[in-house]
Amino acid sequence: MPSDSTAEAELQAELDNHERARRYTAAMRAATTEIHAAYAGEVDEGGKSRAYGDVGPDKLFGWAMANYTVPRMADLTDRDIALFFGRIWMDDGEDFHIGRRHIRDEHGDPLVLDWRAPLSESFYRASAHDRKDVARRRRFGFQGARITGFEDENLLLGEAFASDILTEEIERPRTGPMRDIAATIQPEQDELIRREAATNLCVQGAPGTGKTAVGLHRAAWLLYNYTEKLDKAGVLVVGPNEGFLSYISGVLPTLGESSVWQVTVHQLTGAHTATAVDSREAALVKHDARMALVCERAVWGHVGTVAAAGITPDEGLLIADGGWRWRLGLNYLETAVANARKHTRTYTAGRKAVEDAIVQGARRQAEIRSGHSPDSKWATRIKRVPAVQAFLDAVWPKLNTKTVMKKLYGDADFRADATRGILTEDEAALLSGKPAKPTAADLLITDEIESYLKLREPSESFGHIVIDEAQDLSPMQCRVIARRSGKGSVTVLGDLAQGTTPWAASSWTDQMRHLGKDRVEHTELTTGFRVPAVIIELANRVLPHLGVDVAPARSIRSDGSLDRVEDPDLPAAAREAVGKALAEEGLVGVIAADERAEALRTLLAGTDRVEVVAASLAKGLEFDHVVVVEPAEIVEAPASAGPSSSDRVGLRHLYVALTRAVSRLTVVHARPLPPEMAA
Ligand SMILES: Nc1ncnc2c1ncn2[C@@H]1O[C@H](COP(=O)(O)OP(=O)(O)OP(=O)(O)O)[C@@H](O)[C@H]1O
Repeated sequence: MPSDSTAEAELQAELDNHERARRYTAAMRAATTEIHAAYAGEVDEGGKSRAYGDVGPDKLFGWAMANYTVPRMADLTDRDIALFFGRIWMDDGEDFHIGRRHIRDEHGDPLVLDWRAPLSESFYRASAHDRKDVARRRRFGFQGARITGFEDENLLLGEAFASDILTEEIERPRTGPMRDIAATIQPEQDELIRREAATNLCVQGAPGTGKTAVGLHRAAWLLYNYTEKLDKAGVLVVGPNEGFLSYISGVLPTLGESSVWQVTVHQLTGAHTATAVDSREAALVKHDARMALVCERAVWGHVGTVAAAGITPDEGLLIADGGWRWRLGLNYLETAVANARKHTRTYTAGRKAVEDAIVQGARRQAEIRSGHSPDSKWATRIKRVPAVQAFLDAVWPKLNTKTVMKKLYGDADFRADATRGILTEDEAALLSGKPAKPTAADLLITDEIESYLKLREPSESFGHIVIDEAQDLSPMQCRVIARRSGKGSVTVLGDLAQGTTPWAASSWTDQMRHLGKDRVEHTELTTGFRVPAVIIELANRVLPHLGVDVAPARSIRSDGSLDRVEDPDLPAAAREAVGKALAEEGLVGVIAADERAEALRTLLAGTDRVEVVAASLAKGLEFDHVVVVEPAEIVEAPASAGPSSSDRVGLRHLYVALTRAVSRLTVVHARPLPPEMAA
C-alpha cells in the first residue's frame, strides 16, 4: 500500500501526464488543421478561386486529403472526456497509457494507445490466472475530462481483484443517452469485440449483459483494425426503432467513429414512408419466410417454354439479316433457355443470356457463310430483329418490380399460380391492395422481388453489419439485411426471451439462416451489468414462462432496491411513486401498457427527468429508477400476439419492463400481480 504522500505524488504525475497528452492532442489537431487548410482551403492563385480540395499536383489526392482530415479534426477536438482511462506495466518494464484515441508526441512516440490497438488487449484480458505479461494494471477514475484518482491491481500477487472504479462506473446514475464502456470492457466482452472481421457472431444475452455495448464497440474496433477494407465497404448498425437509435447514437462518435450508418430495418427498405397499414393476418403472411418462395416464383414463373412461344420443330426461329435468313432450331433455343435458367442469378440477366445465345447461334451461321466474323454493330442489329424480340418477349418477357407487384396483388389467377402449394388460399387472398400505397411489409416484398430481377450494386452492400434486438426481425426483414451484407460479416445481438413481434425468432440457427449466414459462432452472455440482483431475481421468475430456452442473467450488482405498491387509485399511486423516485439522482422511466402509457403521459407531463414509455417500446432502454404500472395490463397487451407466442407476448413485454432499471424498481398495481411474478 503506498503512503498517502506517495499516492499523491503519483496522482500528480498522472495529472501531468494527462496535461501533456492534452497538449499533444492540441498539437495533432493543429497539424491536421494545417493539412486540411493546405488541401481544402479556398486558394486564390492567379485570380482563380479553386474549388474544395482542388489543389496540389494531383486533384484526387488533394480531394482525398481534404476529406480525410475532416473526421480526424472532429475526433481531435477537445471533449469533456479524459484522454486516458488505464495504464499497464509489462513484465519487461514497458508501460502504456490506454485511452479512447491514439496520442503521440513530436517524435511520433505513443503517449496514449488507442483502446483498439492490439497492445491494449492485455489491459482488458489480463487476469490473476492469466496475466498476459502484465505486472500491474491501473484504472483511473474521472469526472468529465478530469482525472480524479486511480486504483492499482498488482497481478503478480495472483489474486482476484474487485475494482471499485468498475463498480462505480456500472452503478453510476444514468442521466442521458448511452455512453461508451471503453474504460471498463470486461474480458468476456472484449473477446467478442475483438473477433476477426470475417467472423459472423451471434450473441444471445440476457437483459443488461452489454450486448448493445459489445456490438457498438465491435463496430469501432473493426473500423480501426480493418480500416482500408471497411472504410470503403462501410459498417451499418441496425436497431429496432428510432428511439433506441437516438439513445445509442452518441456512442460511436465518442469512440471516434462518425461514419457508421445507424438505421432501423424500416429505414433500410424505406418502410418508414409506408402509407397503408396491414391487418395482423396480412402482416403475418407478408413477413413469413414462405413469401420469399412466392416472390421467386412470381418473377421466374414468367419464363415460358420455347414451344409456347410459337417455335415449331420444323420452322425454328427465323432471323432476317439483309439478304440472309438464319434459322435457330427448337433444341438450340430450349438449351439456351435452360442454360440461362440454370446459370444466371437474376431474371434480367437471364433474358440477356438468351439474347446473347441467339446472337451467338446466328453468328456461327454467318461465319460459315461469309468466312469472317461479323462485328458488334451486326450483333446489335440481330438483337433488334422483330422476330428475335417477339421470341424473347414470349419466352422471357421484360419485367420490373412494379409490374410483378401489380400482378401479384391485383391479378387473382397470377397470384394463385405464384402461391400454389406455398400459401393456403386464405393466406394468398391477403396479398392484395394497391402497391402505390404500400404497407411496411409490402416494401419488404418489393425488395425481395427486386432481388430476383437484378443484383444490387456492390456499393449497396456493407462490409460489416451489427444487428441489435435481432430476435424481433421477421424472416423477410432478415433477408433485406442479408442482401445488404453480401460477402460481408455480421454481428447479431439479441435475446430470444425479449422477442415480442408476431414473428419473433425462437431459434438463432434459423435466424442466422434467414440472414444468409451459415458459418456462425454462437455465444451467450449471462453477466448482467444493468439490473441489480434483487430486481433481476424478480424478472427471472417470469423467464421460465416465456417459452424459450435461454440462460437467466446473473447480476454482478448487489445494490439496488425493489418496491411493490398496491393501491386501487392507480394514477395517484403512479404519481406518488414518481415523486419519490425523483428524490434520487438520475432518470425515471414509467413503463405501462401502451394505452395506459398515453394516459400517464398526460398526467405526468412536464415533470423533469421523467419519461413515460409504452411497454412495447421499452426494449433496449434503461433508467435509474423504473416505475412499472399495472403488470397485469402489460401481460394482457393483445396488439402483436403471433401464432408461436400468442399468450406470451404480453409476458415478454413485462420481462422487458422489469429489466430496464439500473438501480431501483417500483411496481405499482391495483389488480393482483400476474401469477408468473410469484416466487
Ligand atoms: N463492461 C461494462 N462496463 C460498464 N458498464 C457496462 C459494461 N457492460 C455493459 N455495461 C452497461 O450495462 C448497461 C446494459 O448494457 P447494454 O444495453 O449493452 O445491454 P443489453 O444486453 O443490450 O441489454 P438489453 O437486452 O436489455 O437491451 C449499459 O448501461 C451499459 O453501458
